[in-house]
Amino acid sequence: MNTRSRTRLNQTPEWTALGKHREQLGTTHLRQLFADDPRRGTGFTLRVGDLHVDYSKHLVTDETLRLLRELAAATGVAELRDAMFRGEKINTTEDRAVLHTALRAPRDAVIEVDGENVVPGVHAVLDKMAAFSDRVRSGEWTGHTGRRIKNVVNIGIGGSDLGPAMAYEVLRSFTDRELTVRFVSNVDGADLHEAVRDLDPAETLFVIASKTFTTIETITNATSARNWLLTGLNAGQDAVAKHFVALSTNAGKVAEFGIDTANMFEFWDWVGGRYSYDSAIGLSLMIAIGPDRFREMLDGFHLVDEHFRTAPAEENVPLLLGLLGVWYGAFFDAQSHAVLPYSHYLSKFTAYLQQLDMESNGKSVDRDGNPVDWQTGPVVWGTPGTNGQHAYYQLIHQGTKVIPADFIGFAEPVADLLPGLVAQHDLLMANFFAQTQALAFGKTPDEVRAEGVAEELVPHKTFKGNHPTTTILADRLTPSVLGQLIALYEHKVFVQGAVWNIDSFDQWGVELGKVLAKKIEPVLTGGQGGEQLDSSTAALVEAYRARRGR
Ligand SMILES: O=P(O)(O)OC[C@H]1O[C@](O)(CO)[C@@H](O)[C@@H]1O
Repeated sequence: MNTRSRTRLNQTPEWTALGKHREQLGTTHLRQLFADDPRRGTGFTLRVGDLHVDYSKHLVTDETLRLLRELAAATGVAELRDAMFRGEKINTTEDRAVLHTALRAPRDAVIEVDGENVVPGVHAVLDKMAAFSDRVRSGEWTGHTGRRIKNVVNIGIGGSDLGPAMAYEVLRSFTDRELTVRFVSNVDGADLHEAVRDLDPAETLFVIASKTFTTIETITNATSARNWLLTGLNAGQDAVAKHFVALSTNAGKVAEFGIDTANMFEFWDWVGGRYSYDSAIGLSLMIAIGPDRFREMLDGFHLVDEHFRTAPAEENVPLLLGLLGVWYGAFFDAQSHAVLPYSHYLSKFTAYLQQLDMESNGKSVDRDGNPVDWQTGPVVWGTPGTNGQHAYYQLIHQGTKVIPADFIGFAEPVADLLPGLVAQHDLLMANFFAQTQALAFGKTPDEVRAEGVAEELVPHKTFKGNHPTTTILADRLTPSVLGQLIALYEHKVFVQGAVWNIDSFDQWGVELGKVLAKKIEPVLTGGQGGEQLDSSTAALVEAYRARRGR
């Protein structure tokens, strides 16, 4: 999409208007905004699917939101969104369509890339995944020695790991508890070691997940896993077929590795790695939760896709959340964004979002290659509450940084919690509600004094408040709700990339390190190339080699 004729973001009248509005807003406190509008707590809320989204504790007024929507209109967010859904090649630096939304489209949808409807192919792979998952889950698929598969080890990295690993944790209460499912990503041999050391190779299935099937970490771990298997089984290459399947776009490389392409589950170059866990990359998850739950999850994604595509700007939740992030980055100098789930099952959720958001929007040139002179993607971070409360919340409450935060919670605990533990849910959720309240409204010096606090301690015990948060509340954490949440964040990231005029779907920034590692590796084992290193790296490599006796 050519954006050369587009006015630079910070030279648009809409940006200027927002800047002026920000000055007028000054230090207006949330206390004031709530006092001015007694219905703010119910009025500043939206719903999408099962998600109740409260944005009342943001440093915005109706006027702010109107100006932000005008910025979205001026920067062509809706046009780019429609182009994405139509299958146009909006990932210009890689000349690719961006169609993760096709992965959850219904069977009768028609979405074309280069004149070909991709939806039948999507469903053919989903059906093949379902048939395979059923065979593994029922015990019909056996290993080389005829034993039932009891362990599934997913080997992948980045988008080929974070999504299924996160979703497996989130949906643990929906998994077949008889199956052991583990995820290996790190090229540190310790990762594979810990994953397989107590497993019986005769009962273990390796799922090798790699879009390109060239990623060095994954191919190295997959090769080591194959050696472990063949040694453990005391078998030849023919044992691989019953213990290895591949998830990839690259049939040639899969065959080269020795995996029968009949056991390959395909996806396509229009699925970005970080947008791929609802494709074949979700196979380990599907084996764990079963095809029906997986399809429920896809329906959840689709529900939010349709909302994003069709809801008017005033009601469009991903649009709103994306614009709020633009607002804080540009006009409050917010550098980071915290995602704080109040569910233990969401323990890997923020790590997943880190790749989704930071690999997508960690860019500093616009889509035409010009340097941007506005903030782009934030540092995304966070861990589940209430653990964070006893670690870093101090800085959010009383530090010097502006950190917008998302709080995600559920009205009901997951279904299979031990009965004695269900009562703890109220305490968890009391913390959930208390934190956003404290962050928004704080505690004034007078309130502190009224508690009889000694004057010299008053500044220390004062909370200035005015920290912006979004609260996302759902009834229960189900496969559908997980799909809804992920699609919500995917489209939020999309909105921000569109406003900032960056390509959210490439990731050139990860390449240089890979190239340099390839050059350094032989030097570590005594090969050539050390003389080309800078003096710092050369000295570090030398120290490493000395330690390893080389
Ligand atoms: O699935 P692959 O091709 O092994 O790539 C893994 C990951 O590597 C990256 O390309 C970054 O290095 C991610 O975008 C991707 O998710």
